[in-house]
Amino acid sequence: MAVQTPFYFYDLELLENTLQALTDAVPSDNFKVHYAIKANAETRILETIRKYGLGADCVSGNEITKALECGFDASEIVLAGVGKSDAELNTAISNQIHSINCESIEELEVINEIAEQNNQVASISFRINPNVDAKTHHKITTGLSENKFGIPISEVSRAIAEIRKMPFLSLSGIHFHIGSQILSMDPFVKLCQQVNTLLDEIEEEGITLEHINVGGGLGIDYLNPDQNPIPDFEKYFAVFKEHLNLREGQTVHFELGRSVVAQCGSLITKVLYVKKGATKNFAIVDAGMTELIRPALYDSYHEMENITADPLLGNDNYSVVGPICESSDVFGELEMPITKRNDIIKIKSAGAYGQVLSSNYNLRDSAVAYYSDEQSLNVCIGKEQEALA
Ligand SMILES: Cc1ncc(COP(=O)(O)O)c(C=O)c1O
Ligand SMILES: N[C@@H](CCCC[NH3+])C(=O)O
Repeated sequence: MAVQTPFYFYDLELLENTLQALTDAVPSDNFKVHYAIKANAETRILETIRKYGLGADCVSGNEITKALECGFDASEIVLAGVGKSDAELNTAISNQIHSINCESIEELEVINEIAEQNNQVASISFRINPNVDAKTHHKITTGLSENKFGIPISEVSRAIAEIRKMPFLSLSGIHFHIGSQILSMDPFVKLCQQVNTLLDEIEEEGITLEHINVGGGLGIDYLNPDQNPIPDFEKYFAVFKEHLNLREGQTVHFELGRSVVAQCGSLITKVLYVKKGATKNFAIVDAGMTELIRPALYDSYHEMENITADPLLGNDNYSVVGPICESSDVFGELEMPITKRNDIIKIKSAGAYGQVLSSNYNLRDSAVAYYSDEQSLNVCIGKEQEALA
């Protein structure tokens, strides 16, 4: 069958290998991983992740509904978000999810009211802004004082005083998330130190928490996706095992997104034109920032490969650009084999924050997905270098 480009291609074998590596690396029963659905909310991806026993970290009412539809148990779903609507809180409370990560003292009052309307006691974690620099791209840093997320660490005592007055809320944990695409373990060590100090303070208030949620953020190797497709989960979990001073019976929660799904997805696109510009060659492809916005939004690097070129023809330099009427619609500049109309380019490491961030700008069609085990896809992109159509 001829497959229309552009499309997302998901390698389910790599996804399963990644999930296996992750589950094997979990050091003890009190470490529980919730998958951050915002990274990729495709049904087949969620169902595969669910098979490995991960919970779900959601940031909207619709993500909660999707998680439930894909088989995640409400008791394994958490909700964060700096601006949850009343309807979203109602979805969380009426489904009795594991915990709502509350991001402000102002929000506590609203959750208390909605819990009362549901005649329930809602389980709350405080999302705390620890003022730890994740040393990642500034647009995906979330744990600095200047960021909008969480309750300032200096306000925690006041938050505790407030929650004590609210009969329909029960404080079960604390939550942090310092940012995304973090490759050095140092910020996570600093986070652990902040958590330990705070645990002492909270204990002095006579409160023992059930869980400490340290968020997600583990990065992937965008530079060498083929050589290094699975992140070092062992090294990551070891940081928390070594540096967190947990109390008896406490559970550590993680909310990993990118590290689970980024490498299993690629964006497959066809070359429409190769144009000689005044200063460079443009390979104009049929995917654009509407399918993958990361390069335009964060100057992100994604490795690209012309999977149909004839390597014997030699190489040239190209700026690979999309058809969208924005100058930032550029996937990158690279040297690749001589490229011609109808060649197929694979844009790698696109499984996280790729398809979910796609848009219909310029009234483009919605991005579609194919999976490595689908009969309809009679070529396995990247494994057999065959033309699609
Ligand atoms: C609250 C929260 N948890 C988890 C994640 C997932 O992060 P990552 O995909 O970097 O693991 C995010 C996104 O950065 C987030 O905002
Ligand atoms: N969308 C970002 C990550 C945001 C993480 C969500 N807080 C990216 O592609 O890198």
